[in-house]
Amino acid sequence: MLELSFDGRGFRQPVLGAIHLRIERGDRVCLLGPSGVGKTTLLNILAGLDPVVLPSAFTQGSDLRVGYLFQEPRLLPWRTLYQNLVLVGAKREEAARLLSQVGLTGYGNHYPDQLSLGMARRAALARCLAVAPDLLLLDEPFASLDAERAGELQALITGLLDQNPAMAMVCVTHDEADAASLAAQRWWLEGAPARLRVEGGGESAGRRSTAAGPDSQNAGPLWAEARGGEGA
Ligand SMILES: Nc1ncnc2c1ncn2[C@@H]1O[C@H](COP(=O)(O)OP(=O)(O)OP(=O)(O)O)[C@@H](O)[C@H]1O
Repeated sequence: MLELSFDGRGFRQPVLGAIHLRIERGDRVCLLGPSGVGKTTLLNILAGLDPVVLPSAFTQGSDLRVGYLFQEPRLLPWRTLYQNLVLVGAKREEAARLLSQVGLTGYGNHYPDQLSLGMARRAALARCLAVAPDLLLLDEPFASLDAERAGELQALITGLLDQNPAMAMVCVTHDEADAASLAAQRWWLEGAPARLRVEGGGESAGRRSTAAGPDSQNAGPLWAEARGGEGA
């Protein structure tokens, strides 16, 4: 579904090293790594938002529909929730259905600053779903929520993933328990510049993705298995 290769990404210093990765339909991946290693940078690249990593880096999937739940909800504060959803293409009835799907029935005429952080994040999730994404990107969706709200959001996301089996997901988290409950696969970003290491998943999980730098010794077993399966 998506295949991406680039030689690296830095700002003042190199952040990401050379990365090659592939995502298939229905893949569920959690992206882990220390603070500042480059997780959000990689999500931005996957979303096609990075001005340095050009569309030509995508050998496959540059035209996918992407839903991106940013760390901050980034709803337009001068628009109601309905208007925020309509702005990305939802019809009014569809917007109401999406809000109800994320537990915000009756909040369509509210403005984002009338919501708690957890509610705003759910509204932003509804906006992601409004584009019927092929790929859902989640950047630390449970950060700054209390345990109860985080648990609710996790259950909501798990339900949405179950309802949309073809939708792929990459979720940044610092929490291994979240990773275990959401995704069959883990991608670890490590080092400076960071390299991607894959752990878990594979065909046995019914979903597959691969990731590695040019030196495949840095890669986990899945990469070796997937390459072997392709006759590489
Ligand atoms: N637009 C930018 N301009 C300058 N430096 C940036 C920019 N975006 C990211 N960086 C730097 O790149 C590095 C990686 O940042 P990134 O946000 O991708 O890390 P992260 O792994 O998502 O961190 P965290 O877990 O703390 O959110 C950091 O050192 C950050 O300061």
